[in-house]
Amino acid sequence: MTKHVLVLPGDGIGPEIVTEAVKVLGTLNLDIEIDSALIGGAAVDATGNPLPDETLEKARNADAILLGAVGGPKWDGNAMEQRPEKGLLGIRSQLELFANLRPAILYPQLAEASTLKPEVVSGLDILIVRELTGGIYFGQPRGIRTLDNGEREGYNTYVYSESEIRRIGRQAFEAAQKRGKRLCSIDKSNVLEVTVLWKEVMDELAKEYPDVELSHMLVDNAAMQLVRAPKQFDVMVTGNMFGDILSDAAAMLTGSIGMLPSASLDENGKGMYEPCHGSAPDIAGQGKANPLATILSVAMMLRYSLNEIAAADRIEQAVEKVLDQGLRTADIMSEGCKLVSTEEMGAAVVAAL
Ligand SMILES: NC(=O)c1ccc[n+]([C@@H]2O[C@H](COP(=O)([O-])OP(=O)(O)OC[C@H]3O[C@@H](n4cnc5c(N)ncnc54)[C@H](O)[C@@H]3O)[C@@H](O)[C@H]2O)c1
Ligand SMILES: CC(C)[C@H](C(=O)O)[C@@H](O)C(=O)O
Ligand SMILES: [Mg+2]
Repeated sequence: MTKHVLVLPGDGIGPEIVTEAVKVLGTLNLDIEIDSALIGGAAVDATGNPLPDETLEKARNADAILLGAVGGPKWDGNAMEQRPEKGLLGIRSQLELFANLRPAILYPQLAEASTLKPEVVSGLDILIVRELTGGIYFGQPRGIRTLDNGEREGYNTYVYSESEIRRIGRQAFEAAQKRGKRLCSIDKSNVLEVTVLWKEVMDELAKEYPDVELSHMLVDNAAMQLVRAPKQFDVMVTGNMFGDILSDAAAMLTGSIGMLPSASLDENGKGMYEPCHGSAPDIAGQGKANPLATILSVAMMLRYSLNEIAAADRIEQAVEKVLDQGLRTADIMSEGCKLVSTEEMGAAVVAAL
């Protein structure tokens, strides 16, 4: 049966990297129909809304979604509701894509591109499971208000219900069961009640997964441990904001944020797939962006939502092959390698397939 993939290129480098990822998808000769729609700043410019109804409707009807990136300085002064990022948060929330899987894997060919010493990162393979539709990103009340003394005050609410914690916890325990059977839950339970509850729920869940070893770590220490000795981690589970920050830090261990794919899944495995990085306005339109995070996101899409495991494996092997060939975009360039553009990197993956 034909599967339907909705492509949301977005802003900045989004369209450039998505173009290459779509070429890769098209090379596989699968029964997939591709449609596209507007999101983010591109949608604000065209419709005034970062998540037009038509985009949401198409996303609901698709079997999977591939997103580039949203945002950029052009829209930074917009009111919150008209910021490109609202489109991204809106689609995640509307589709209940609560489970964000961010694997940080160091390809051996990129050992030199990592910011850490080879012995600290060689063989690195960790999975960050980030809660994506709750926490301080979505808590109410929120806003900027004027106090009686005339001073303004900004406020957000960090809130998680037990059921929200439980459903992301289950995803993380199940992921750990399929991997190294170790799960580290990251919190700030020395200060924030919401994460005291987080920790309690993770401990309750641990009883249902006796084959997984659960540990807890405070988020500040976790940030330090990630850059000190990242291989101590197998699966990490954490809330929306901590996961956002820790996954960018983990990205550099793999050489570049341009290498980190992600899957955002709902309860039934429907998903949106996107690189972890943003729209990179500083390099947009210059052919410098690394498309591999987006191409690897396509592999995750084939694996998690489209049940095309062999095709997913093929993409990952093709990426290894182009790295073996010494092809590098600027962000992962090292001595003796060949510098290539976004388009050349995409073409090389297609050729390797
Ligand atoms: N998922 C998303 O759509 C997403 C994620 C993060 C940030 N953003 C948005 O993107 C805009 C820019 O944010 P930022 O600059 O803080 O983060 P960013 O991730 O866009 O860029 C950070 C740095 O990493 C580099 N970089 C990112 N992706 C790269 C790639 N594929 N290849 C090579 N280099 C790459 C950039 O050039 C930049 O120097 C903001 O509007 C932000 O809100 C969107
Ligand atoms: C653009 C922004 C809303 C987004 C987030 O914070 O979730 C991004 O940083 C990400 O990591 O996907
Ligand atoms: Mg982020």
